Amino acid sequence: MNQATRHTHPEAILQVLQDWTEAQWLRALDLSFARFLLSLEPQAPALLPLAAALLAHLEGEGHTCLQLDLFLHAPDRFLSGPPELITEIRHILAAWSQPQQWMDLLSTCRVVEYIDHTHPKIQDDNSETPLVLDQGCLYLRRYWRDAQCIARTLTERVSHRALNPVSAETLNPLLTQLFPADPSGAQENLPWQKIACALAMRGRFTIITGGPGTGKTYTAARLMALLMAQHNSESLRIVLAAPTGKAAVRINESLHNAIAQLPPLGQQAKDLAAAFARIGPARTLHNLLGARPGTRRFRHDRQHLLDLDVLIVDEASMIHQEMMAALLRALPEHAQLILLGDQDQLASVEAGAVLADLCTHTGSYDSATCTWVETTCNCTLATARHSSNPLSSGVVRLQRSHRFNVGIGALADAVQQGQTSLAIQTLHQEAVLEWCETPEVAQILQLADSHSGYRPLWENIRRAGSKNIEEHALWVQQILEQYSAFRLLCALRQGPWGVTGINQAIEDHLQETGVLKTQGLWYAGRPTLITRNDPQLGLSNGDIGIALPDPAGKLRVYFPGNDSWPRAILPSRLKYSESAWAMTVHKSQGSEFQHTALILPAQDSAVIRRELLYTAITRAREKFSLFATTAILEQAITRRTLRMSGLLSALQNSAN
Ligand SMILES: Nc1ncnc2c1ncn2[C@@H]1O[C@H](COP(=O)(O)OP(=O)(O)OP(=O)(O)O)[C@@H](O)[C@H]1O
Repeated sequence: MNQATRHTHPEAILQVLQDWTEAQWLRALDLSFARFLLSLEPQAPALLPLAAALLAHLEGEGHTCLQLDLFLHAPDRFLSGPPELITEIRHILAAWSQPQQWMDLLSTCRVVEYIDHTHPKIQDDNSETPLVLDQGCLYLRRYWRDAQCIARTLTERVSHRALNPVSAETLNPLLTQLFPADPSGAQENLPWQKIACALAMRGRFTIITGGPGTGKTYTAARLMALLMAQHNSESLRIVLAAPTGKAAVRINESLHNAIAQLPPLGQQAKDLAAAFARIGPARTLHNLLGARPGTRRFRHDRQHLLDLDVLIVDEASMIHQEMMAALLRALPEHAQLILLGDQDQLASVEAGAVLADLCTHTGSYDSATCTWVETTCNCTLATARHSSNPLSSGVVRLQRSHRFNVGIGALADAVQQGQTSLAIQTLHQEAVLEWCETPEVAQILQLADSHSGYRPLWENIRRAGSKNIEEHALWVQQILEQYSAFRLLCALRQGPWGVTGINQAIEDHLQETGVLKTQGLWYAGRPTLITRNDPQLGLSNGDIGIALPDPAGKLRVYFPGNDSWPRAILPSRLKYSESAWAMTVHKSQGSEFQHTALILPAQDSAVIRRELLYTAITRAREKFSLFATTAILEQAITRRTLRMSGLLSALQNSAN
């Protein structure tokens, strides 16, 4: 078959897709989807199976649609694979290199619904075409439906006021009390935390974004106090949630600390502690929505709304598009939704980059919002005539870090802004930053076996616990805390520089040096990462425990528990777990360590990106070590995640 025939016959394209599947570049699922569409429409143009397979493949890479102009302009930005395969794809795509060609060909297909905005019709939610073509984006239908739902619901929410709005006169003194001027004078140009509270008290949708330590939780605690002071705190139903179990535990801890430091707020002061206690701990979004095992459905939906008035969700950068849509469907119309998160962190594992999309082109406020801020916060925001993001007036970016060590903060800023030479200079200058530019596994082991690594933990584990139950619990608690002080993070899972290689190297080192006896899967001291949710045991994917002897000498895995009393589980009951001396940056999201070390591989890989580096750096509280060559570091800072998503254009559309 000559090349021209290969490009114009659907069957021939299927053969090419088959070859790519055998080369393990496409998933079998991607090929099946292309075949399925062709079986529904055998006369379709050859572009259809190609577009379908690429779309399905890109969904697996985190994109929620195929943005024709972006993709066709530079397909290499979105496709990673062996060079010869990418060349072949480029060659085939050359036959359809113009977005208009795709629009013309695909809009004639019966399996594609073309949304014509010049002749809008009532959208038919029951339309069954598997693909949708909308504003130059090709979607799998469910992703299109979710993007529409998010855009429509949030645009409505941001324009609605809270059900029982507080007056500016009442709010102003309360905000002054909660956010006094910094006596050191180290103020931002605008009091963003105070502004965030003022906006969240007024509206039904607010995003409070900002890097680590910028006070998102600090602000959320004050917001909760304001809500309780304003409403009848006994009947106001505030719910806290997070995308993962670990993030839920963390928001509980940090809110608890923030609440303990709250100044008394008017007459309600004495009731606040009791009111906070009534709210109960944060839940995972899956649990809140009532996930139905084995399905994509939830118990709560449009017909079965959540029973709450205010929902605060932390670590919102981890929420994927499908989850956000499910959450919005289940949220009662009157409820106030507040999302907390860092838009610069890694996007969700599953498709979408919702928080980053929602925070695009923000920082400008309509005149009503500016007036509200002026009367409640006594400060002036610049009024924007027009923002291309209708949510702009509901988004506040906190800017000043209150926690960071200055050196770590400077490095995170340089990376986030893509300033490679500044990042390199900072790495050389700051005492809290350590950079090994010619990494070898021996150096990683040396760090792990040092006092700023795992050495204090290993020594304590060797000491073995007491037979006295209370002393033993204290020892376990101490070990869990020591383990949390240091962490090795890897960009990759597999290979000598990945999680599996580094974990193995550490276990071999422990065995060889005799520090711990690490034969077999289970040994005393093994940090254990749970890799699947286990509702029966009450464990979530991402939870970490440590295997240690119990007071009777029997090995158990201890997990941090409530009331500082660790929970013990028999190793044999943990079916899905792995060692966790090293973990991926993805798994570390939502956690912080005094000392964090990041290991980047010697060979470049598509996963090494700016967001990954930024996320790893911002896990460190006091010290950050980097194992990476200059070339890989430069690559990491330069390469950005670009997820194709139609959410922003759906938002703009829903505002018109
Ligand atoms: N305005 C402020 N004045 C004084 N201390 C503050 C202020 N804002 C935040 N802090 C302190 O800074 C630290 C970090 O704040 P917080 O935990 O709220 O940040 P965060 O943005 O939620 O961080 P993360 O992203 O890591 O969850 C806390 O100890 C908090 O008490």
